[in-house]
Amino acid sequence: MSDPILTLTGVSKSFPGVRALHDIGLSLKPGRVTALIGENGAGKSTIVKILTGIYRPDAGEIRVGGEQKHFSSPRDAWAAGIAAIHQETVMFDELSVAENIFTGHMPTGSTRLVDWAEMRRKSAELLKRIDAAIPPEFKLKRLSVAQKHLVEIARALSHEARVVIMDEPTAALSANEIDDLFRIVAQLKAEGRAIVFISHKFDEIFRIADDFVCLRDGEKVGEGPISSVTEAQLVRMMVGRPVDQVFPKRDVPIGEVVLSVKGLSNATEYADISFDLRKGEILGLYGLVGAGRTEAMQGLFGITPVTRGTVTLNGRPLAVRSPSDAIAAGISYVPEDRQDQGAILSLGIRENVTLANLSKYVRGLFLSRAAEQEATRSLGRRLAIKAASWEQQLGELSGGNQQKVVIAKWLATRPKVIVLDEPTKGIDVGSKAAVHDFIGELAQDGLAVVLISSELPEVMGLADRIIVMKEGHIVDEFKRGAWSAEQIVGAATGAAREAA
Ligand SMILES: Nc1ncnc2c1ncn2[C@@H]1O[C@H](COP(=O)(O)OP(=O)(O)OP(=O)(O)O)[C@@H](O)[C@H]1O
Repeated sequence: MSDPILTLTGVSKSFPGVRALHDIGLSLKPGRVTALIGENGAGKSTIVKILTGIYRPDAGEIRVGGEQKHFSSPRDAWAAGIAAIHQETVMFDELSVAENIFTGHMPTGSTRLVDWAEMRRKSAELLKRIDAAIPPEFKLKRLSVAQKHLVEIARALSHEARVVIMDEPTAALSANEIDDLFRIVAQLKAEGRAIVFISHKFDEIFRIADDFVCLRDGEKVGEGPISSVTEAQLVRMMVGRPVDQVFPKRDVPIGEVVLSVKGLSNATEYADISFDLRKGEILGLYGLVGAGRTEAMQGLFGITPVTRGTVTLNGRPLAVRSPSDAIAAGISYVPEDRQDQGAILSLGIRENVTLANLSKYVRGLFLSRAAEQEATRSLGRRLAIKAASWEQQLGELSGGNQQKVVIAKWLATRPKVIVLDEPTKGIDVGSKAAVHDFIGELAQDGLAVVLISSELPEVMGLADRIIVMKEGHIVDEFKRGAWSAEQIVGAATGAAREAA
């Protein structure tokens, strides 16, 4: 077998109170995709940050092409041919596609001035190589997440990167966009690059990976060709015990209508959204990425203005002009995008959890730290949040654990209606089951739940009823027991109607 492009040997990294990585060895071979798997907080992103020069390891060595390297900045890692495509893309929205591709290594002419024409020409060539129909002069902000990933891949190619790291690249992509991405991965493999692929989705791992490396609590607990293991074996390796991946749906009596939405519309993204939601009911909102589900629910919650429609809560008309109106009325919205809307990364876990509902923790005249701590501890344990302490800054937690804190924050408000937007995005299999069970318990406690999810097994497992949205409209509705996966997907893609 050919020599590895990159090796890590004995790599360790600690943060105050946390041993993030211990004695990790890793070998990335040309033309192979290595899946890095592990629970939230297992150390995957820390490895990526070491490979990309963001963190320096406390011990161990990195070799690229057999030569020992010391990365003191991302620039060094980039120069050594390592490129990363991130989950939340880090590029410049106000710059053009071409400028983003060539940030840091713009072509210059004899005068050392940037040769803009050459940069656009080269960008077009690179984008064509991966079949991406994106004009190089477009500002990045006009692009979808999937297109931004393509720009990042073009950027990696512009530098002939030998190692391409993809950290949960499919999180915000539709099924077709994932197919496109995987086609490009195959191309990168054929060109002899080494690819690191991080995902919590096992179907993707089995589809794309050649090898796997499994981490648990910062240690490597398994590795080998992906063909040598089953999904159940991998899950067990990750979690250290067998996991019940599915909780049976709780049998909850469904009560009176709590929320009634009629004709909710905004100028461009959704129109005529109408539904009733009952006490104890879990209503699934299914659709492809871009169907307008998130936008409609953000309108309901007062994040964005609506142009038309009425909302009634417990029989009373409700005027929601801002999220604080919605919270005061008893509607909570747990956003998908934890970084922007869900959480304050510079504050501690406890502060984040209690922030949305401070009045609940006042005892006498003062805010009771003990009451806040108790609530945080109980939710934190329940959702298996991994942290050095409940006071730890949110920004120091792993991505999946940040997501769990955001969920805990809104659960602590004990609302009447809760809208969960992709609640298990970025969450590992073990904790996913805990989140599902929690959602079932909320319904049992009499909450009315709207569940937005692009994972069909998740909505089908939890919902009493599923509304399907397509291009900003509700196109179909299914009741539990009278649905099939084909029907639901058919409605979301429009295939059902075409067949009819
Ligand atoms: N800057 C930091 N300061 C303190 N602790 C940190 C820092 N970065 C990471 N950690 C800790 O290191 C551990 C590993 O985190 P890492 O982000 O690598 O996990 P991960 O496997 O990528 O998880 P996820 O699946 O949630 O993205 C976690 O316990 C995390 O809290």
